[in-house]
Amino acid sequence: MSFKPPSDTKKPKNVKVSQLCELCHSRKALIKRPKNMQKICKLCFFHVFETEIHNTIVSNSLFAVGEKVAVGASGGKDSTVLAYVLKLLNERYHYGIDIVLLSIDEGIVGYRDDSLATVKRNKEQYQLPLEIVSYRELYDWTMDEIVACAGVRNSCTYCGVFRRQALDRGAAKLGIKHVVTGHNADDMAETVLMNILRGDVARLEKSTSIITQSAGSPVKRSKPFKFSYQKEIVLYAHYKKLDYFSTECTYAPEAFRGTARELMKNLEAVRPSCIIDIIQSGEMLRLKPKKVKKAPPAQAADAVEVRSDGSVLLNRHSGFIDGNRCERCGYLSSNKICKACMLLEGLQQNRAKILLDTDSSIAGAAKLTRTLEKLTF
Ligand SMILES: Nc1ncnc2c1ncn2[C@@H]1O[C@H](COP(=O)(O)OP(=O)(O)OP(=O)(O)O)[C@@H](O)[C@H]1O
Repeated sequence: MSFKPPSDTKKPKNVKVSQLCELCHSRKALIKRPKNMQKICKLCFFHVFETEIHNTIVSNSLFAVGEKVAVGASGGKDSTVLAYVLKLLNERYHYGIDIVLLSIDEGIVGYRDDSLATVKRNKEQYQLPLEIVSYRELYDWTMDEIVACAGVRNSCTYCGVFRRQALDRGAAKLGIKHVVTGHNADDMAETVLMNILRGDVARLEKSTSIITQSAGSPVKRSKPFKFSYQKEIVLYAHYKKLDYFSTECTYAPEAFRGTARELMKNLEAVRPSCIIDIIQSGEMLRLKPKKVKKAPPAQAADAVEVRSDGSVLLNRHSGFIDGNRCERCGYLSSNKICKACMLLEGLQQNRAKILLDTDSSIAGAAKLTRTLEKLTF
């Protein structure tokens, strides 16, 4: 689809030709596009940004008429812009989808409570229904409690696994089979780089997919911002004066992702197109077909293994069963016990360990701190 600059009859006076928008050649350029350094006006920026997202949606057939779609709404810039643009494009191009905001309350005081207040305002501003699902109601733990028990080091692992499942469960509760998230081109390029740097070929193959669906889950995920640059999303939110929450999560970001992010930013500074180039390189990589593994001996079937991320693998040879239900929580899982329940089992064991140890000579917070320091995950 070719780009048509929005028409405007007013031409600015006293503006040199070199200062005019490179797309419409009639208004003054205000923005240097981070994606290609083109100097354009505000109206052309809005139009080109929205049109690229529309083209991504159409060329990947992301939506079907009559489909109910949940926007994973965190209150941050990406998902706020996503909710706004999706509503606008749905009306402009008649996608015929029903949009709902779906928020997960991880239970992080001073962070998620404030960002959820933003989503509640967005609900009114965009006139979209909102559903909030909390870790407390699903898992009986909040992220603050998890960090107090397991430390901050693995917090992203817990949060990632629980949030993925919570979004699925929230969508299922609403009868929705499609969740869109605000993951953007920078996030995707960063993930490709990270997987290359740590040789994680299994994840590398999936990291550039615009649509993903876990085995056993009825809910698919998609990323309409696959080709949208982080800097352009921020510019769009700024010029459209959108109401979003901009504080970073209280708990440290995943260390290695932080390193990959830094590397990406440095590369982008030298060559802005490298974000798209890395995504395209990731798409071209094809893996060799996997070898089929032999079945393990029967006596090893009930072994319990505590993994480095704190989860407990209750039955390491449980097999991969599609459309199966988790034996613990009953939610759909491709394994006998879902990943969230494995992590919960590890947390329960450590909570029990802390409670058992509280009788001895050292008392109070110091005792708890020592116990926490001794725990290994
Ligand atoms: N608590 C949440 N509730 C609902 N969806 C979420 C939540 N946290 C993250 N998401 C979804 O996952 C996407 C990626 O989240 P992540 O925290 O990795 O990135 P982000 O760049 O900070 O996103 P955002 O700016 O939207 O907060 C978000 O854009 C959003 O769609």
